[in-house]
Amino acid sequence: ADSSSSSSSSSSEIISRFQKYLQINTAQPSPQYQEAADFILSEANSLSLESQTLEFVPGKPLILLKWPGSDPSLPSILLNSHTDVVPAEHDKWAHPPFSAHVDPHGKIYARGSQDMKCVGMQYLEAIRRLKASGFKPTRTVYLSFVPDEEIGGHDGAEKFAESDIFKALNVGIVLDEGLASPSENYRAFYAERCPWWLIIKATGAPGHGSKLYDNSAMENILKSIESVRRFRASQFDLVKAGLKAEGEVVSVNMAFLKAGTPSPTGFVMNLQPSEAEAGFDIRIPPTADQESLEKRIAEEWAPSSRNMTFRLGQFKQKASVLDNSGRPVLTATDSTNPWWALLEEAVKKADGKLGKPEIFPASTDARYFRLQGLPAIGFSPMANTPILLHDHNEFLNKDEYLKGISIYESIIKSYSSYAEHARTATWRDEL
Ligand code: MET
Ligand SMILES: [Zn+2]
Ligand SMILES: [Zn+2]
Repeated sequence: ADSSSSSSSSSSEIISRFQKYLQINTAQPSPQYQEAADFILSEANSLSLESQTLEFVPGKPLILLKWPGSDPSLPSILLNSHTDVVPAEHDKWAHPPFSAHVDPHGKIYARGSQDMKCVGMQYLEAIRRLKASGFKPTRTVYLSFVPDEEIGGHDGAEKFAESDIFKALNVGIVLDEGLASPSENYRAFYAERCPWWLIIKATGAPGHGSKLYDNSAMENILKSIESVRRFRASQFDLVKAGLKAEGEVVSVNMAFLKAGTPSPTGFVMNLQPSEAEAGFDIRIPPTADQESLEKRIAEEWAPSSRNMTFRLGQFKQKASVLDNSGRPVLTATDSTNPWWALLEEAVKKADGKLGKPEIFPASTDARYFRLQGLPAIGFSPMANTPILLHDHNEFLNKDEYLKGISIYESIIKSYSSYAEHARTATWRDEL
């Protein structure tokens, strides 16, 4: 290792590196991937990590870093993070979303501060410290910085996980993103809900704005929206009553409504439109009955009897948490999966607390690795932090960020030293 990688850093240097990454605007739909890649490669260089830039799709670089272990015959560790972030409504933030402004309380404001540039940088900072301490991994540690997670991961983690390059890495365990926790317990995820993006469309006869008649497009879509709302409430009630966790019910939220006849001043008011569309973000627990939900959509939310049609955008995602035989893909949390116990111990050793394993309520790239038969754990060490991913004023306190580095230091040390040839079971038969 060169001298720069073996010298330790002050907190302010660590925070300023985090800020640099946050200041690169990698918001969809036009992320500055090249700038992000350059930054990660220069960090990797300062750490003397081996690096490779993979472009499964031109213009969408995936950076793969390697810290070679002393026993390459053992399956490796993969630390994954995505480089893109969701867009931000700049004028609704207290501080510009790509400024990475640190307020007097130590809160670092930036899009991506929680989701998930924190994790990507924490991996690197943890490795920086381990190297400085003279630690040598037994297993090889890989880091992947992948594009396009926020738009489905098809040109990023999905292609990577299916590639021969990936197979050659002989990965044994993947760590990917989790969620912030308002309590003092960190959260860890063994599975995730499956996303369906549903668009329903109603058509009907146009007519005078004053006329009451049946089967207008607006009436038809409103009936559907009411039906969706009732179903949503039934699921939400289970969560409110404490009977189910967020990841164990079906969520459905309206993402857009599109109808009306535009005019220079807004919309034509005295014309009932002949078409109306609504879009919904639906998330389905891995063990839920997908067929019955599809039936509900066809019969209640978009019945042809009401002149309605539907399509599931990103239809491919439909089976994203089911394997080829329709079995849900879950990472074991019991003794068949040594990585889970190792994670718990490592977090404890670094003075952190871990809550019960959960189903991730949204979606992550971890599903693509689980589909390859690998165990994958969703984990972002942010305790005492409000959940602000995809929200205005996303922030992470700098002390929490620094604490997270120590947590990863402990995890990476433990994972990469684990010398057993683990039988890494991926399956769990029941929740
Ligand atoms: N992580 C993002 C989400 O959960 C995008 C995943 S692809 C549906 O919304
Ligand atoms: Zn994310
Ligand atoms: Zn996200």
